[in-house]
Amino acid sequence: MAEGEPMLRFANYQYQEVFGPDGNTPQFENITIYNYFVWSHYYSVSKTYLGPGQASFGGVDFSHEGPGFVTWHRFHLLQLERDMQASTERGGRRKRGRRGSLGADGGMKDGRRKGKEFGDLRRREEQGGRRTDRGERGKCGEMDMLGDSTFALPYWNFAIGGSECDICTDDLMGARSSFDMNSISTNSVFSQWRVICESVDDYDSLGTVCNNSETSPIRRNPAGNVARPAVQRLPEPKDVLDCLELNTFDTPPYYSTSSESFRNTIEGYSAPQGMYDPVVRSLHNLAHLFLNGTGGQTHLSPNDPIFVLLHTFTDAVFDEWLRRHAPGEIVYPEENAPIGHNRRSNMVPFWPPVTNAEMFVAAPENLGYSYEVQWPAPAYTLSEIITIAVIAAVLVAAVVGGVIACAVRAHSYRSAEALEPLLGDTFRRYSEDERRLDKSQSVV
Ligand SMILES: O=C(O)c1cc2cc(O)c(O)cc2[nH]1
Repeated sequence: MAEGEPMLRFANYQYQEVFGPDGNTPQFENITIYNYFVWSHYYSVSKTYLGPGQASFGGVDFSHEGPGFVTWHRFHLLQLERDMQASTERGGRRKRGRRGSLGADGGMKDGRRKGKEFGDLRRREEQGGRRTDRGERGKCGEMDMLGDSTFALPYWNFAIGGSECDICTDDLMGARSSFDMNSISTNSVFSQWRVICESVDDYDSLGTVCNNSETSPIRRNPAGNVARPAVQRLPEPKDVLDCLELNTFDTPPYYSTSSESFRNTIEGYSAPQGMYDPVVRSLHNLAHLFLNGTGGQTHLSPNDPIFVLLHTFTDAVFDEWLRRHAPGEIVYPEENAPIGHNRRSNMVPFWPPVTNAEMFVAAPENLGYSYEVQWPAPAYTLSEIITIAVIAAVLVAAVVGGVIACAVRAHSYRSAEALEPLLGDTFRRYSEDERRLDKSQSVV
């Protein structure tokens, strides 16, 4: 890349126009790091335009409803994290990042600090960015972001049950506005965080591609979907534990209808114990729908930065599953998964190409980051409960038996003591008789 060219660019055109009017001038635009993050998710789920007068084809989703759900979102986050770490210093060794909690479940201090930096992301970009001096910023390799290769994205443990979004406060991801249930409070840095890729109907019907224009502020109304009570609550801690116990990574048809699939369960189309049920939404999907706004619509959801934290936690569960089950890439389907979701498929639209298999590895050993998560203590199985109950019953019986034995012994001891004065009298009488006898003998 020549000096002066922007670091991050995205294609704003359909295939036919992407090489420009002369067929030799690729049509790219500059974009901020965060908007690129939003755009790549939008692109991965967007329908394929089939031409005027034809309905766009919506049967392809490169990032959801297939085994690639976990690997695609893992790379999506990793790319954001690396872009945020960037500095003008070249050639520095990448250090390990620890992804800490932003919520109330521990690791708070670390996560909060990182969250603040995270909240500064778009502002920092804008200060040195294209809106103020268009074309000046972004020489290749000169993208000065945090300049900290240890920076790690925080996570939000959304599996806390209840109907409170614990990180929706003004010092974290933004409280609810007092004036509008669906907006973020003006005291939050996110209150005027604007959405791109909102005109989804135009993209589908007119064949335009999301062009990076920012429109309305993000909307969020946690637990506010009164028409759908089932998504007014967050997942429970036990849901995560149940999901982690599933042994099989994915099952045919490797889709949102898969049963007994870890992937479909963490994605949230199955009950947490693994059974597919068309009306169920759990874990990741439930957390999205709970947010009830920008973060609940697939083509828009990363516009709400809470998306990042929801997905780091989803990725933490995936990493814990990899650690517990140590599966090897062999369990990742090689074929018969939806397009883009097979083991060796490149994940769309990332460039340079990266395959699903490359992200199907334990993060601490292979990808340079790890999670600080306190997983809830595992629940006992029925047979464990029965064993514990039997042992407890035997112990109780032994203790009760022991107590009864002691009581009986004490009782017989007391009874014996009660007899003792009689014996004492007898003994006294005999000894007095003996003494009297002795005296009479001595007189004699
Ligand atoms: O309806 C769902 O299950 C649903 C909504 C939603 C939004 C989103 O951004 C996702 O990534 C997934 C998702 N699922």
